[in-house]
Amino acid sequence: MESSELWVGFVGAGRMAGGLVRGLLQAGKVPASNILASAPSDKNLDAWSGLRTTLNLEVVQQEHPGLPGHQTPHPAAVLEEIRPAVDSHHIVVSLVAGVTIQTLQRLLPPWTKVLRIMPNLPCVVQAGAMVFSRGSNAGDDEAALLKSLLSSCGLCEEVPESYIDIHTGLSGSGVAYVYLFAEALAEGAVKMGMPGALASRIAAQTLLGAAKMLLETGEHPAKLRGDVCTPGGTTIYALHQLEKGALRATVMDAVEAATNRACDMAKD
Ligand SMILES: NC(=O)C1=CN([C@@H]2O[C@H](COP(=O)(O)OP(=O)(O)OC[C@H]3O[C@@H](n4cnc5c(N)ncnc54)[C@H](O)[C@@H]3O)[C@@H](O)[C@H]2O)C=CC1
Ligand SMILES: O=C(O)[C@@H]1CCC=N1
Repeated sequence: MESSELWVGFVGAGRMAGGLVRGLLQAGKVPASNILASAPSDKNLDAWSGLRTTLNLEVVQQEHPGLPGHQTPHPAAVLEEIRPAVDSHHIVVSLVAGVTIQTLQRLLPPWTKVLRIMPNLPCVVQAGAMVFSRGSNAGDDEAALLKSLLSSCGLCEEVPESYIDIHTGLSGSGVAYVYLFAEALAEGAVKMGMPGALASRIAAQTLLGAAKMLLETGEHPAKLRGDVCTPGGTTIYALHQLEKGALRATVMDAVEAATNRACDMAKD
């Protein structure tokens, strides 16, 4: 499908939808004129200036085939609202944490093509990490279309649905743990006398460089960590402190807590 024929609608104009839109626009995947978003009131739509914004139902009632992306904290109410307008041209994509494909399919007409994704916020800078799974009516064409769109916002892989909550704990939420770590790194440097802005920039570049090496070398992180440790040098003294603070176990607990919360949200 030509990008000019594709319409992308977001039910809910929040931060994650905004992130995906910025990624898609930067990659030139969809023209701004074909993007539509809705919100319960105008007050949330300021950040969407230049894009068309409207009411929930209208996002789905556009005349062209579309790809409504659905993202809101109230999935059942919203799905009930848009249900009458969903037709066989639509591909309904949910990015709501914890809401299963089974729930989406139950709340939409039985033939609806449903895809479930879990993105993360770095989609804004086209460095996101995303996974998706397909519902029973979504075929290879729908999966390929979604993958081609999302790949413009970063890494995108199809996975069994059971991995989606885990990805939420690892990466959807994981971005926040990394920011916390970046903040802590910079604050350590500030404590030792470096100006905050410089410390923040260096912390960010340190994370970027470490992540790039991890991806590009394909090495296990333990190997790369070992390469930094000069015997008797600075790093091993610092790592000893981090181990005493149980950094590794705490981060594992964090991933587990977020994954379990995503599973629990399916029952809310
Ligand atoms: N923020 C993130 O990094 C990520 C968020 N998500 C998912 O994205 C969804 C939204 O999260 P955020 O963007 O963080 O929240 P947000 O609070 O920025 O956005 C939610 C948006 O939904 C709108 N909304 C609420 N009720 C609505 C309704 N009845 N009809 C239409 N719009 C309605 C709100 O006005 C708001 O703009 C959640 O389901 C979350 O699980 C997924 C991955 C990452
Ligand atoms: O905090 C949340 O629930 C959402 C899902 C992943 C990131 N933000």
